[in-house]
Amino acid sequence: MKIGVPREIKNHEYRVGMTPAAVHELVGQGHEVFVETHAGAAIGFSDDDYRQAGAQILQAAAEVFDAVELIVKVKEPQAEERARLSEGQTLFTYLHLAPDKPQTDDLVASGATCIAYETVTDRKGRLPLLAPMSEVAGRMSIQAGAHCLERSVGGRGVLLGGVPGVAAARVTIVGGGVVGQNALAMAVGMGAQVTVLDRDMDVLRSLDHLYGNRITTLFSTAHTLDQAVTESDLVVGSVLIPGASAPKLITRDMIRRMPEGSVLVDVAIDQGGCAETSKPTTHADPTYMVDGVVHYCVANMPGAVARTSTLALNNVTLPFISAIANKGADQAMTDDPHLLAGLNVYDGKVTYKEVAEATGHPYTDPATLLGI
Ligand SMILES: NC(=O)C1=CN([C@@H]2O[C@H](COP(=O)(O)OP(=O)(O)OC[C@H]3O[C@@H](n4cnc5c(N)ncnc54)[C@H](O)[C@@H]3O)[C@@H](O)[C@H]2O)C=CC1
Ligand SMILES: CC(=O)C(=O)O
Ligand SMILES: [Mg+2]
Repeated sequence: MKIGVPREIKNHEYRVGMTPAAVHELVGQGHEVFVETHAGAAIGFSDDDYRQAGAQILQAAAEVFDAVELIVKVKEPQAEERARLSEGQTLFTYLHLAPDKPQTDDLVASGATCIAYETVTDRKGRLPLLAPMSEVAGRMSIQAGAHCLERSVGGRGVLLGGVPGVAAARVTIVGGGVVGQNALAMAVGMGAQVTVLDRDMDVLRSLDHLYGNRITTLFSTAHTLDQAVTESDLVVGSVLIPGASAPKLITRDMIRRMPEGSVLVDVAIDQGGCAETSKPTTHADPTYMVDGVVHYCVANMPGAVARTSTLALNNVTLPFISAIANKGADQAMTDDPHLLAGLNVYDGKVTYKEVAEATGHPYTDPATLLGI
């Protein structure tokens, strides 16, 4: 199969869809890989590295899109990339369609097969292609939050761990999944006083088992959330209902009652954000203020540590890229219900229920479409 890797064009996005090592593996399986020039240059993967791995280097994104059947990216296609997609092509990348109707409309119009990393599942019902980036973003959320708490960026001038004789900062993590657990490990490591809320008692039990009375776990209700958020120096938003727009759990009124200079890092912003006051920002201009609260809502946080993130992402995407290339997308999805769970748009139809509901498109069952 002909596989294309365009250079990412989202603001300050330095990750790349395939490393030279991944290219080497696919070429070894008999496939042709076309990489846009400088696609990995920012993180130390030169065009020569890709050539040595067996790729052909093309000079423009348009050439890559025109040459291939399978496009492997990192971030959701931007408008100019969407315009280049065509019927018969497969797009394999993060999509986050529920809060993004314009993108959904364009992908439907393209006729392409669009498989979203973030809804591919595994045998335990987890999201294996989201997990490594959630690990990165969860860890980053605390360093971003700690920075935002500095007075010069609008924060209240609080050090997460405090010092002897001065209390540590209070950190609330809303959602104890992969982002939440990684944020928790960093926050505890930095000496903060941490509360985690979740609606899944098994999540809370396992965190209690791991950290004991070093942390507080709370079952998430409007009441417990209100109390924890409004008493916090730093809130990390890390809830997820797979594929769906994030629930707006943190209200404008809660934000108003947070201390002046406190911080919200809304990691769930890629699914629309879990605060009423959240809107996506970029690494170029990551924060804004609402009612005295610093909001950090960068939708591609792992792009800042793009080398680590690219390597971590390729570790998990490579087997799926191989399966699609070796069998074709339809057969690969027919053989693997977990890859099929990633199918969001196929042949002009929305095939993921939560995306259809959020964007007003009719839902079509993917298994029926593929004749499974
Ligand atoms: N901004 C960025 O750059 C990145 C954003 N993300 C996003 O972070 C979010 C979280 O991802 P993961 O941790 O991997 O998901 P996850 O599925 O591992 O964890 C989500 C948790 O939220 C909990 N939850 C659901 N409803 C809740 C409620 N009402 N109250 C409290 N908890 C609730 C679930 O029980 C689950 O434990 C996703 O939207 C993901 O796409 C992930 C990576 C990078
Ligand atoms: C998951 C996601 O949105 C990211 O890695 O950028
Ligand atoms: Mg206030």
